[in-house]
Amino acid sequence: MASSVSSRELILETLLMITRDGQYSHIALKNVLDQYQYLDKKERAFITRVVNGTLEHMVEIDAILNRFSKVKVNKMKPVIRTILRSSVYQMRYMDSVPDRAVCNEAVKVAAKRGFVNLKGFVNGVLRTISRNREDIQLPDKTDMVAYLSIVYSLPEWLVKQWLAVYDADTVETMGKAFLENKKTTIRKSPKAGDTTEFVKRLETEGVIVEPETQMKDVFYISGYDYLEKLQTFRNGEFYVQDISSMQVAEWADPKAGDVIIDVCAAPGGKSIHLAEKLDGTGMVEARDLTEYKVELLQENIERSGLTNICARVQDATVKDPESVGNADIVIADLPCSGLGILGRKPDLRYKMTPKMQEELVKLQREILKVVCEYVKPGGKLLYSTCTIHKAENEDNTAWFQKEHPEFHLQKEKQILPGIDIGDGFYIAMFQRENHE
Ligand SMILES: C[S@@+](CC[C@H](N)C(=O)[O-])C[C@H]1O[C@@H](n2cnc3c(N)ncnc32)[C@H](O)[C@@H]1O
Repeated sequence: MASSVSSRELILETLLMITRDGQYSHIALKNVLDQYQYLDKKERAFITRVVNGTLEHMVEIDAILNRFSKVKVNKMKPVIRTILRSSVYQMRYMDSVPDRAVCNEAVKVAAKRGFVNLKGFVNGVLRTISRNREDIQLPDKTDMVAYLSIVYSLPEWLVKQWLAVYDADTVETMGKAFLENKKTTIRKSPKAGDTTEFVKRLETEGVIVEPETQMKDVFYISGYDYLEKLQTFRNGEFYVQDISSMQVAEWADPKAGDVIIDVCAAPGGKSIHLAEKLDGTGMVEARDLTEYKVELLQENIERSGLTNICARVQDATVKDPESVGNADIVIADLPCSGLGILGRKPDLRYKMTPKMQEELVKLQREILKVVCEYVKPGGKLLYSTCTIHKAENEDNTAWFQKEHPEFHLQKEKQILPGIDIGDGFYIAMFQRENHE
C-alpha cells in the first residue's frame, strides 16, 4: 500500500471514530498512531494535522460543501461526508498538497471503501470547489451569529451563549485563539535540576524549546514526535500542563506540611504541581472515580518520583466521613463542558449540548456540597473548570456562597483564550471561616 493512501485511510478511520462513533479526538488519534507506530514522523504529523484541522474548521467546511454539492452534508453517507470534509480541509488550509492530488486520493479512498459508484460524485464536488476557490464567500458581520459560527467553526448555540455574556469582539478573539497553532506547554519539575542543563537535554532529544517569559520553569515545546519517546519525559523531568491550569496551585499557595485533597485529580497535573510545592512535606491525596483513572494518576505520580502524594478511588459525590474537617486545601477541579480547551480538543464543540451543560451544573453543585465539608476551619477550597460557561462558573460560585456563607470568596477569575495567556479556564478560591 502506498504510504500516502495509507495516511488518507487512517485519516478517514480516525475521523469516523470521532464524528460517527463519538470517540474523543485525542483518544482516537492516540490509539491510531500507537497502532501504526511504523509510520514516520512526517506521516504522523500529516494525519494529526488533517484530523484536527478538519474538526477545527468543520462548520466552515460543511457550509462550503453545502454550497457546491447538490446532496447536502447531512444527507451524505458518513464515509463520503468524511472523505469530502478532510479533502476540503487540505485544499483550503494546506498549500503543500495540490488540489489535484487531494481529489485523486479522495476518489481512491472512496473506491477502496466500496463506493465505486460515488467516485464521480466525490471527484465532481471537489473539482467544483477547487475551480471556485476564489469565489468562496463566508457570511459577513451583518449576521454576527452566522459569521462567528461559520468563520470560527463554532456551533450556533454556543456563539449565542457566549454573546449573551461577552461582546462580539471578545467572542471573535476567542474563536481566533482556538484556531491558532497550539504548542505543548510544560512545567519543569524540581527534580530536573538546573534549567540550562534541562533545556540542553531536551534540545539534544530534538525538541524545540521556548521559555515562557512571564512564568519561571514554564516552556513551550515542539518538533518532537511523541512524548513517551523522550527520555526527559520518562524521567519525570517535566509535566505537560497548560498555564491556566497551573494557576490552581499558584493560587492555593500551600505551606509546608499542608494536607491537600484533590477530589477529581486524574491525570494529576494539579496534584503533582501542589506536591512539588510542598517540597517533600505534607500530603496530597489525589482521588478520582474509577480504577482506570487512578492507574493514570499512579503512572504520573511514579514518573514524578514524589513521595508526598498518593492516589485512591473515591466518588466525589459520596461523603468520605474520615476526610471531614481534615484538609488545609481542597481542590475541586470538576468535570465540565470543556469549552475553554477547544483549541486542544476541537471535537468537544460538536459533542457538548446545552442539556449536557445543565447536567454538569447539577453534578458540580452536588460535588461542591459534599467536598466543602473536608475543608478545615481557616482552610481553602479551590473550585475550577476548563470551560467558558457562566452557569458552570460564576453562577455556581454565587450559588455556593449563598448555600455556604461560612465560606468567603477570596478571588475568582474567568481566563479567556486570546485575551489572557493560556486556555480558557475558571478558578474561584474560598476560605472557610475560622471561629477559634
Ligand atoms: C477536569 S478533570 C480533572 C483534571 C485534573 N484535576 C488534572 O489537573 O489533571 C475531571 C476529573 O473528574 C473525574 N470525575 C468525574 N466524576 C467524578 C466523581 N463523581 N468523583 C470523582 N472524580 C470524578 C473524571 O474522571 C476526571 O478525571
